[in-house]
Amino acid sequence: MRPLTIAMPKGRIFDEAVKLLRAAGYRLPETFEESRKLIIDVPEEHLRFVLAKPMDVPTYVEQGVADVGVAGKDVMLEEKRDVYEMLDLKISSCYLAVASLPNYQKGELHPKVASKYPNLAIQYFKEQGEQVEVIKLNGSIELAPIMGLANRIVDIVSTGQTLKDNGLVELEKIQEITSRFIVNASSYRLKGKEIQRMIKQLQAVV
Ligand SMILES: Nc1ncnc2c1ncn2[C@@H]1O[C@H](COP(=O)(O)OP(=O)(O)OP(=O)(O)O)[C@@H](O)[C@H]1O
Ligand SMILES: O=P(O)(O)OC[C@H]1O[C@H](OP(=O)(O)OP(=O)(O)O)[C@H](O)[C@@H]1O
Repeated sequence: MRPLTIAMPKGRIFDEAVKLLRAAGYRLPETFEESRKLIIDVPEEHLRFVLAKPMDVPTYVEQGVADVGVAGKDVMLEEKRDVYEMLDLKISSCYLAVASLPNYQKGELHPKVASKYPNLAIQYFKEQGEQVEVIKLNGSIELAPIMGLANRIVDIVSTGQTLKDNGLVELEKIQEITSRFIVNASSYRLKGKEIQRMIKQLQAVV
C-alpha cells in the first residue's frame, strides 16, 4: 500500500507540527526541518510528507493527493474545502481581528478592507450588516491603512507586535485560530486504521 501522505504547511506551523508528531511517537529524521525538498519520504514510518503553501494544504487533501494534512483554522474558513476536520492540534495559536489606524471613524462612504482572507472578511462584515469592498493582499497587510489603500484590515494577530510597530489598533476580534488535523474523506475509508492511529496518538499529546 502507498504510504500515508501528509500535506504540511511550510513556514511557522511546520516546526510545531513536526514537534507534535515526534511527541506522538513518530520517528522523523533529525535533518527533517533543514531540507529544501518538497516531498520527504519516511519509509520507516510508512509516511510521505508534502510541503505546500499553508493556504494550499486543504486543496491537496480535498483532491485526495494527500490523505491528511495540517491547516490553520483561518485557512479552513477562507478556503472552505470539503475535508474532514478531525482534531484541534492547538498549535500556532493566534486570532483574526479587524484593525485600523487609531483615528478611524466608522461610516465611510465606500468602506475598503484589505486582507489575505477575502472570503472570510466579506462574510464577517456581511454578518455585521456592513457591505465592504475587500482588497486582497498576499502579506504585509498592515501596510494598507498606512498607505491609504484601505481604512481597515482583517489579519492575524498573535503577540500584537506588528500592529503596535505600525501604529495600528485592534477594533474587533473575529475568531481564535489554531491548527487543525484534516483528512480526505475517501482516505478515511480506505486507510482508516492508519489515520485513526495517527489521530489517537496526536490526541494524546495535544
Ligand atoms: N503571527 C502568527 N503567530 C502564530 N500563528 C500564525 C501567525 N501568523 C499566521 N499564523 C498561523 O500559521 C499559518 C501559516 O502562517 P505563515 O505565516 O507560516 O504562512 P503564510 O504567511 O500564510 O504563508 P506564505 O507567506 O508562505 O504564503 C496561518 O495560516 C495561521 O494559522
Ligand atoms: O501579532 P504578531 O505576533 O506581530 O503577528 C502577526 C503578524 O504575523 C503574520 O504575518 P507574517 O509574519 O506571516 O507575515 P506576512 O505579512 O507575510 O503575512 C500576520 O499576518 C501579522 O502580520
